Amino acid sequence: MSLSPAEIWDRLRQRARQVLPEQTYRTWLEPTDAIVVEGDTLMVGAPDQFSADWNESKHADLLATFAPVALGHPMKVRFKVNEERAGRVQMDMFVAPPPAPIVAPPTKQQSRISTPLNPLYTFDQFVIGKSNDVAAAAAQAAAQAPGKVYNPLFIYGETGLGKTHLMQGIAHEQLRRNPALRIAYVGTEQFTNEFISAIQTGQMGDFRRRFREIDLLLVDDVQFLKGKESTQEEFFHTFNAIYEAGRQIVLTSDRPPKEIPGLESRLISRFEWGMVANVDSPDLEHRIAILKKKASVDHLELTIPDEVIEFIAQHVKSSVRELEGSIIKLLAYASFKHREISVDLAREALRDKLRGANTSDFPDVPPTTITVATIQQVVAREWGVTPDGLRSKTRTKQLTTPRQVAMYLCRELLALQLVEIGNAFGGRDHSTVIHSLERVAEDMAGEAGFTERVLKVRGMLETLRTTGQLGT
Ligand SMILES: Nc1ncnc2c1ncn2[C@@H]1O[C@H](COP(=O)(O)OP(=O)(O)OP(=O)(O)O)[C@@H](O)[C@H]1O
Repeated sequence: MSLSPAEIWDRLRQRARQVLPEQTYRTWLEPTDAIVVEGDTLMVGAPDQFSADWNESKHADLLATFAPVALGHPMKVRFKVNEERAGRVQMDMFVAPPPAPIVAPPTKQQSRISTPLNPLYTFDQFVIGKSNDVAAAAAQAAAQAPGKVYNPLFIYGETGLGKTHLMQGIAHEQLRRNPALRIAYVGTEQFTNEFISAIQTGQMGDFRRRFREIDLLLVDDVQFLKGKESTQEEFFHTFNAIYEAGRQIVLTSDRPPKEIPGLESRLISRFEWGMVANVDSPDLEHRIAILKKKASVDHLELTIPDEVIEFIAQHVKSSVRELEGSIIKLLAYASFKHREISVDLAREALRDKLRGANTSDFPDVPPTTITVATIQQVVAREWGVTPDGLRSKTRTKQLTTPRQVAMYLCRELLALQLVEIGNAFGGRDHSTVIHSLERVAEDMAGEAGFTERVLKVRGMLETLRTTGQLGT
């Protein structure tokens, strides 16, 4: 009887569920589906690239170790993005796509433009608070009455506070109303580079058409215009052409127009013609609201408890981007450590980010790098054998069990490749290592006493890594 891909995946995944923490299972493996079996490989679809990569690096080999017992034969597992479900937002909320290139104006054949905007930078994903309410209101007004009320809209503020998000929110809203809209979204450096290359290749005509025959111009980081005289000259004419045609211009910068050094006064005055709006750092309540919004969009409300959200919001104050980065780091850390997300875990995971926070929440203890030798020593001590014994060829039960446990912990804590583990344990081959990992996973699923012992050693090593002290 041959199993369908879905049945195979179910068997492997259920075994993984027995050994992985529930939260890890739910975050990474539950939102996946079997796609197809190709030869000896099961292809599994993840909802986005981040989770595909994460599962591939963290869980694919482990899942394969279950195959001989669960299926009766070996089976490799590979992850890729499930195109059918790619629309679903999972980790993408926290991972910005690569910078978008300029949107080309439509050709005769192309009446609809596919924009390279970040799909997550919409108004409904933007959390409004005291620090950004004026800018958000201006952006919404510019989206509703483009070229009329606030033209240009100039949004300034420090890095990671939502300027690009608001700017793209305008584009999304306008595209929603008119999908045929011609939009150019570009960073100032990219504008400069394209300008230089147009001069070099003698294609200024094309360049001008691309930037002037559009309905909405979005330019990020105009502070980089400073000191670039001919780019400023070209930008001035681009601005005028679009402005005079009654079309909307949106600009962002890290400071207000007047404070951009080396910016021509005619540009300064044009940038101030419409609305200059600031985005500032969010206060505590606003930070909590932003984190909750991101967690809910990403279906992580159950995974990240409220007190953890509050803990992060209290300690990460520099920018919204940093808040998002903290969540990514925490999720990754929890998955790697196979632990539930808690305030204690957040304190450990974010220690580096928060080291400068000068708070008693983060006692300054030196972390230690754990190596294979450390794992061998600690395991050997627990089982009353020697590290040399673990590396030897001897296959008595007294040595085999701790050796398998040490291999398992090398995989779990150091994420070593199978071949690296084999080399570190007396040159054992790949299949012996797989068998060892599988054996430990199985015994952990079935024997409470054994599991407790493995987890105790693991806890000691984790304490050593984060505090520099060997926990007991
Ligand atoms: N008020 C907010 N609500 C929801 N998400 C926000 C908010 N402010 C910022 N973000 C998110 O923070 C991240 C950084 O925002 P963004 O890229 O817009 O910052 P920026 O001010 O343009 O930074 P830079 O100057 O470095 O380009 C984005 O993922 C954005 O979605």
